[in-house]
Amino acid sequence: MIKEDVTGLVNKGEMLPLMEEFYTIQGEGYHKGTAAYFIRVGGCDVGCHWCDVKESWNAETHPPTAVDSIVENAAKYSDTIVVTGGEPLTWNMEPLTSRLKAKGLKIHIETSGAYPLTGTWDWICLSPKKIKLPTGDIYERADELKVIVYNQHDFKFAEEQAEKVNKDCILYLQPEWSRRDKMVPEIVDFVMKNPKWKVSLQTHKYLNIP
Ligand SMILES: C[S@@+](CC[C@H](N)C(=O)[O-])C[C@H]1O[C@@H](n2cnc3c(N)ncnc32)[C@H](O)[C@@H]1O
Ligand SMILES: Nc1nc2[nH]cc(C(=O)O)c2c(=O)[nH]1
Ligand code: SF4
Ligand SMILES: [Mg+2]
Repeated sequence: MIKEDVTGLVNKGEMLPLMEEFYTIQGEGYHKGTAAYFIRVGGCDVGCHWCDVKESWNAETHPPTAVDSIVENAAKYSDTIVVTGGEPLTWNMEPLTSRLKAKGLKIHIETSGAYPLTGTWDWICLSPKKIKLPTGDIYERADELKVIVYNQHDFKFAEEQAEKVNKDCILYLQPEWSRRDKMVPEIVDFVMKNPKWKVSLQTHKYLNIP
């Protein structure tokens, strides 16, 4: 296919820069412990300095892949699909999610919310970032809010973000991985004092799975 055609299909969300796909256990948040197939889409310009998948950022380094083939493959593994990245909302998620839905799969997203919400989702995990705040109606639509705690200021940020979400949204604080020894005791203390919050850990990293 010629380059312009590929670009056109990526712009429509009919093709996506696919970084990796893997069947694993959801490690984080409300669905932790549940087997799921992960689709990691490349491309993110948010720039979190502690991001644990910086290799995802440059979309050019990930092959444009037809969503039909992504869906065909995913359906073989699991009835629960987690779309992550990179920042999946960089792209139009409508073609991917409508075809996953047509297969009867449950579709979850991990997103910073930095770009408008596209696609149809059974579960939305919103992990807002100070450097590029969520946009549009995602606060109303989020099922869980997962704030990463790197330092003390992140507790204040978490409370500000919690003011914006819908009343059913489940609130999580997750330690930034490299700072976990320092921040876990602070998170534990905070959650005991503010029990509307829950702790989320990156349990897959303790299990040594993807
Ligand atoms: C890599 S991001 C991809 C999805 C989307 N860009 C986002 O940030 O939500 C997946 C999840 O991992 C979290 N995360 C990334 N790096 C982390 C780290 N070093 N420690 C803890 N959580 C991290 C993000 O906040 C997000 O909830
Ligand atoms: N097992 C596992 N669970 C996860 N939950 C969110 C992840 C992500 O990178 O979006 C992730 C991941 O990378 N692996
Ligand atoms: S928004 Fe997500 S993928 Fe992008 S830099 Fe931050 S954690 Fe990494
Ligand atoms: Mg991860």
